[in-house]
Amino acid sequence: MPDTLRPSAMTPHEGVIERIRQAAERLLSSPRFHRWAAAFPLTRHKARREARALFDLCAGFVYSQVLLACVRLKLFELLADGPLSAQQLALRTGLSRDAAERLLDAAVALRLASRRAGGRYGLGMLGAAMVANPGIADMVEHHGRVYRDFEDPVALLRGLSGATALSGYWPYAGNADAAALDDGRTADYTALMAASQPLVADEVLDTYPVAMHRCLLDVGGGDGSFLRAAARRAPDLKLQLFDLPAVAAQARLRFAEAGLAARAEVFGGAFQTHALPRGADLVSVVRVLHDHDDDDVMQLLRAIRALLPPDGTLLIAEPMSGVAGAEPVGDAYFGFYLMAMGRGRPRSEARLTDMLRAAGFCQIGRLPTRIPLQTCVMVARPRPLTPDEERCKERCN
Ligand SMILES: C[S@@+](CC[C@H](N)C(=O)[O-])C[C@H]1O[C@@H](n2cnc3c(N)ncnc32)[C@H](O)[C@@H]1O
Repeated sequence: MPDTLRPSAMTPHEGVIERIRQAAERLLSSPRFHRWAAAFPLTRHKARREARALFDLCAGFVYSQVLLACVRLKLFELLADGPLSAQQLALRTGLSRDAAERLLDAAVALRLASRRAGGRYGLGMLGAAMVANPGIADMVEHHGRVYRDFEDPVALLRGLSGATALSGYWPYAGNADAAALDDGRTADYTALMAASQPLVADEVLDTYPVAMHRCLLDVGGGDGSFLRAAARRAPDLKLQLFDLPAVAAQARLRFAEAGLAARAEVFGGAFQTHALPRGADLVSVVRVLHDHDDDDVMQLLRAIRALLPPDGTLLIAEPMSGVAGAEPVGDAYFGFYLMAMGRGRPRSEARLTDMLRAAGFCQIGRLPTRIPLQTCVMVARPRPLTPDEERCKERCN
């Protein structure tokens, strides 16, 4: 019996299903079956879809570079002002007419642009979405810089890649002295996070009504973009932000510019070595846990549990593993991105639930978000302490 079939680990029912699956796999791996399926009327459409999906996987990098060219040449901004011919685009971008036409044809094929009357080109469905969400262009530029980390994915998997561009870009990952990082090391990622925050903040704040709380502490809150979005929704909400000192200094400036200096308290420190501020009845960690290994995450969750009042809530927002319909985002994209960064991993709802329980939370659940690609939302409540834990807490305080 092949090694992969371990009856002891399976129920008899699962064993039968597994055997059927292996037989199907053998069939699907046969070139003859493929030729037949591509010709047979009832399987033809499925065969074409799967062939296209496989081609897209092989070609994904080239598609991404078409998008990068569009971003660098500001194609979407130009088309947003009105349709252009290839000749007009050539004049605006300094490309030859031929190259402009080649780029536009590729963009049409990827639904970034669309053909219009008179041989002109306008925005396509996805190009319009790029205009609506300017933060995506920053992510595309960012990818342009870090793709070299993925040149040898097997070396990455074997841990043989050495220093990667991503570990330099996110210098707190695995840095025992993250609190000492200066603005020169944190400014780039803080700006990138701020640019992509509107996508995330709207999704989170539409999902969870922060206005029912008194004070929101955003741990790893970056330049405060999320808190400012929360403040707009909840005028009476007090704001607290905790992040590395250099990032906290940025947040202080941004709050002052937004006229929120009196409403927002900002604390600089690293959660591994500095205490979190007290007073909040809602704590958010937005795109933070997945950046860290399990030990650090457990330490942070316990620290949050310790500061929350009995009616408090923890709000977690980040991409997660195993989300139906978003598997490539959580498991392929973030799985590999975080591997190149050198710390953290996307976690499933079940894994986060286990960690939250172990850290002393209860009433743990995932809230449905409209687009659960980059942002899934989970909430948890502090579990009432057992008498033993209460005694221990009194002794420790
Ligand atoms: C991926 S960014 C997310 C920022 C923000 N929450 C957002 O979604 O835009 C992670 C944030 O966690 C902060 N961070 C990382 N390690 C930290 C630590 N040990 N203590 C406090 N903040 C930390 C980083 O400085 C950064 O601002």
